[in-house]
Amino acid sequence: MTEKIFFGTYTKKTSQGIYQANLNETNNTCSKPALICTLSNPTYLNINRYQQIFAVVKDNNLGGVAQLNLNSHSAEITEQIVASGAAPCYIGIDNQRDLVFSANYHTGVVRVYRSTANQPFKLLSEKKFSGKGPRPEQEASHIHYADLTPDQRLTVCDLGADRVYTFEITAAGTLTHEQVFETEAGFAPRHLVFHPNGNFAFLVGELSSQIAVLKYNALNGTFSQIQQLTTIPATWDKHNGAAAIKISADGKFIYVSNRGHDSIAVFAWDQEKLHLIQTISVAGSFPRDFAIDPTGKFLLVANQESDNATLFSRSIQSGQLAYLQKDIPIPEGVCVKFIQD
Ligand SMILES: O=C1O[C@H](COP(=O)(O)O)[C@@H](O)[C@H](O)[C@H]1O
Repeated sequence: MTEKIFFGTYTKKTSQGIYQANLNETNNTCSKPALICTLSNPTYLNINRYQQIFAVVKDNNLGGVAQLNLNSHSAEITEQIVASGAAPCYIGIDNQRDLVFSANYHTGVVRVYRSTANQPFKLLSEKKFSGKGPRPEQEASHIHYADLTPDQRLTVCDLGADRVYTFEITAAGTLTHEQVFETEAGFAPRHLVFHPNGNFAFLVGELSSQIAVLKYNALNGTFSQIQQLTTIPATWDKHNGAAAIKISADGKFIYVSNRGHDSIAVFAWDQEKLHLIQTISVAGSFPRDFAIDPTGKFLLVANQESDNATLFSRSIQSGQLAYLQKDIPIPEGVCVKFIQD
C-alpha cells in the first residue's frame, strides 16, 4: 500500500512550487519528492472531497488561493482568486457545504469561498478582524487559522489579538453569531485541533510555546480553558516559535512542532489532563508543519530551513515517535498533506 504526500513550500530560494512523494507502508520509506506544479509560494495546501487541491499563492504584489486539479503525476491550476496584498497562510475545507476558508496573517482577513465539482471557484464573503496583544509581534490582528469545529461552526485563531473566535456560517457563506474566547495575554494562538469526541480542543500558542486545553460547548460555540502547559523544556532559553498541532485519530495523543528547539513534543491525553511523554529532535531546522498519515503509523515533518523532511514511525499504543528516514530532500517545506493512494 502507498500513500500520496504533498508538500507546500516557500519559493524564496530553490523551491519551485508543490512537490509530491509516496509513502510505502510496507517498507516504511518515503520516495524522493518531485515537483508536480510550479507555483509561487504555495505555503499551505488543503484537499477537498473532489480531490481538488487549494493552495496559497503569492506572486509579487498579489496573494490568494489557487484551485488545482490533481492528475496522476501533476497538478494543474484550474482557477485562482487573488487580490493585491499579502497572501493567506492557512486554508480550511468544509466538505459538507463545499466551502473553502482562507486565513490571512498579514491583513487580518478571513475569506469564505465556494468550490464544487462543476461550478467556478467563487469568493462568497470576507471578514476583517482587529485587535492587538502585548508582544511586539502582536501589533495588529494576525489571523493564522480558520477551519471547522466538529459541529460545523468556523473557528478562527487571531495570533495578534490573543483571541479564538467561533461563528455560524450561513448558506450564503457569511459568518454570524460571533463568540470570542480570550487566551492569556501574549499566548498568540496559532492553530487548534479538536478531540474526536467534540468536547475538547487543544490550542497552540506560537509566541508563548504553550498549549491550552479548552473545553468546547457545542450548545453555543464557546470555549473555556482547563489547562495550560509548555511545549519546550524549561531549560531552553533561545528563541522558539511553536507551529503545528495535530491529534491522533483516537484522540489519545497530541503532537506540536517547535521551531527553534527543532523538536516534536508528544503529549498524552487521559480524558482530563494532558501530559508530556516525549520530546524528539526533528533532525533538521524549523519544523513549520507535519502530518500524521491516514494509518496513524507514521508522522512526517517538513523542516523549512534545512530543506529536508523527517519520517517517524508512530506507535499507535504509546504515541511515541522513532526515526525511519531523516534526509528526504524537500526545499523550503512548510506544509505536509497525506492522501491514501
Ligand atoms: O508561523 C508563521 O506564520 C506567519 C504567516 O506566514 P506567511 O508565510 O504568510 O508570512 C509568519 O509571518 C510568521 O513569521 C510565522 O511564524
